Amino acid sequence: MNQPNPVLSARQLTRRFRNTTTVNNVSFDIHPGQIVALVGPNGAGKTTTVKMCSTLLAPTSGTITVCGIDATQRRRQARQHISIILGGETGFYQHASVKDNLLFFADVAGVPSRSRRSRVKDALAQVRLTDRMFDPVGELSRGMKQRLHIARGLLSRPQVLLFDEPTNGLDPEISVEIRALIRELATDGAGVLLTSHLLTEVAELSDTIHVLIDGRIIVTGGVADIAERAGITAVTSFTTPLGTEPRLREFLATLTRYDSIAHVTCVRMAAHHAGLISWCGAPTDVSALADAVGLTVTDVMTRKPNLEESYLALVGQS
Ligand SMILES: Nc1ncnc2c1ncn2[C@@H]1O[C@H](COP(=O)(O)OP(=O)(O)OP(=O)(O)O)[C@@H](O)[C@H]1O
Repeated sequence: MNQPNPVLSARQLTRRFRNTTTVNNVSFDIHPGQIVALVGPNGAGKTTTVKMCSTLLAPTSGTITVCGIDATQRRRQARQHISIILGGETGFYQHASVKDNLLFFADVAGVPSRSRRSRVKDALAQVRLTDRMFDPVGELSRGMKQRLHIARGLLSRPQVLLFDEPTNGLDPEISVEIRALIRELATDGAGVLLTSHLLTEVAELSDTIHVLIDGRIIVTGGVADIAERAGITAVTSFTTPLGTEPRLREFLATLTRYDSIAHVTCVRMAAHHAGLISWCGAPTDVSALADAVGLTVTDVMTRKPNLEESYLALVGQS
């Protein structure tokens, strides 16, 4: 089956600020229904990339095509198909109602006056805020305000949705709600680009992950691709009882001899020590290795590396 045309296509995007190249030759596509994530350390160029995709910031070179429109040449036309969802406590008239705020922003977004009411109604239904439409925005909870930001972004019926840290500062239960909403919007056909420092969020939501370091995409794919690029084959977790520190230290020291081990971490928990071994070769029997130094390890489990473990290994190497 042929894949549909991308709703956004970035090609060799580069952005320089004075003498610094913040985004360097970045290319990617977003297809309808696809959630694409940009992850990377602070200052890697994620927000700059999102801003260029939103047309808020012009690239120094490279192109962005949105629904077949060259967004660098025909910014206004391209913008009709994109929404950037910023979130936060501000951005609305706090004393005006939810509905009046959205009617105003529908006008700003260029929605024809005859369609405004139905667009507001539909956007409120999509984010499940219909029952709060007559309330002042200032009376909404943090999570409702976040949903209102998303409703505002939906007024123009965009095919591309850009989220920069969509759950930043939100309670865990509100974050779950926002993630479910982002997934629904993609299922309904929008192409989504998101940035997030929450790697569990990225792993849960994204179809494709781009790891950006120093302005360059260094790996693209899923968790397994990132683990492979980082050279991490598996992870073994284990616990040891408190009071075993000398033996545990001895054990960890012996592990540095093994070429198949990339990294060892051990933290003191309330009732035990929790250890984690990242393998870069074939995993070995950790219980046997521990036995050899007279240490008893329990809860030994070897599994595939998760996004956080793979990413940290990758970023640590760069
Ligand atoms: N308008 C600007 N003028 C000068 N430098 C800028 C400008 N905007 C961004 N930068 C610089 O570009 C670099 C990348 O910033 P950007 O916000 O894109 O990174 P990021 O990956 O989103 O980081 P974070 O995870 O901290 O949000 C930073 O060093 C930043 O200071």
